[in-house]
Amino acid sequence: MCKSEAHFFLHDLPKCEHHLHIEGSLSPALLFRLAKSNNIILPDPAKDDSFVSIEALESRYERFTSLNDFLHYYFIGMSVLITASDFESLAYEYFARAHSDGVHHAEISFDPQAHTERGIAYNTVVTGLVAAQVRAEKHFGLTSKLILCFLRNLSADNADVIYKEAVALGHFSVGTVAGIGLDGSEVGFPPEIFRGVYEQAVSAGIRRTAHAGEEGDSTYVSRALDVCKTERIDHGIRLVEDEELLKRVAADKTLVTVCPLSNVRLRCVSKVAELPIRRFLDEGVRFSLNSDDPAYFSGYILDNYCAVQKAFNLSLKEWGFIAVVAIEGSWCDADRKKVLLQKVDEWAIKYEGII
Ligand SMILES: Nc1ncnc2[nH]cnc12
Ligand SMILES: [Zn+2]
Repeated sequence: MCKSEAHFFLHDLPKCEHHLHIEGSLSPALLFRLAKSNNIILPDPAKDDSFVSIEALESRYERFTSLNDFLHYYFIGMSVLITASDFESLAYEYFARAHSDGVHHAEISFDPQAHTERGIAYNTVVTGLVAAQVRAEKHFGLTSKLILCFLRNLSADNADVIYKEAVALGHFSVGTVAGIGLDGSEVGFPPEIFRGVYEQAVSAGIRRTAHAGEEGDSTYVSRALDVCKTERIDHGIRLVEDEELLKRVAADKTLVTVCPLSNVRLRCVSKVAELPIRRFLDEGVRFSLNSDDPAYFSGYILDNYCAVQKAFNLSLKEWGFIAVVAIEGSWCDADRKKVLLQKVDEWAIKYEGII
């Protein structure tokens, strides 16, 4: 919960989260607990003393120098996840926290290849995540979807293998997995590498997003849209480098999933005020605010909302716009959207004239 009393209306604002890597919600406390119970050997303190304690690890997380520097720790962290129950604990912990921040619907990404590459079966991962989704909906009324992400530093063939496994298990057809995404190191791994798997997803009517324009320039965004036919763009902050593309994204109502605190921690910008939030609002670009890897960037979704309010002092109307487009850009069904939009109307009536 945000520490600023002034932001209570942001806690109450019905929120959707679209850009959250479930492996990035692995808190140092859970990381050490699972390392112990699963007998996982963490890096030798003689080589990297970040793993000597929770405090040391948290302090290392405050000093990421780039996306790749963060990814190094992200992949070590997730090595403690072994059983379906580990994935369930991880995801349930995230859902509980998201609920306490006022999230009503979450679309969470996972990186199956990072698990299959170290011998954990794809279905073990999904079984654990689904169990947590079921419990979260029952306990908190929080609905959720899974997004299967391909790691761009691995080959297109490797992505194809995991895609076909998900198809063979019927995960897309029954809606266990709602769509695909692309993440990991961006620069040097352009979207067109994954054209083949995205073309299959287009033909099968599977939803598509991709990280683009985080560290990579605006051509990563245009290539994700043109080649991979993505319906959303994750991060996308470098969109503003291309005026025409910015106008196209606004006109097409493409949702951009912005992650303010992540962008600061990974040094894509030096402060939240540098993000193109004002520009997006003025141009009518639809965007949602998200936490990306909250355990690594010490900020969950509400912290991100509050950081944006501190930097941009948005109006009730602007926050209402953000909440509405987040719902409309979600991959849940029309009935769920209707319920969520009603909650935003109630929120607007409650806070009219107060903020
Ligand atoms: N911010 C990010 N960018 C790319 N890949 C990621 N995987 C987890 N977080 C990521
Ligand atoms: Zn991300």
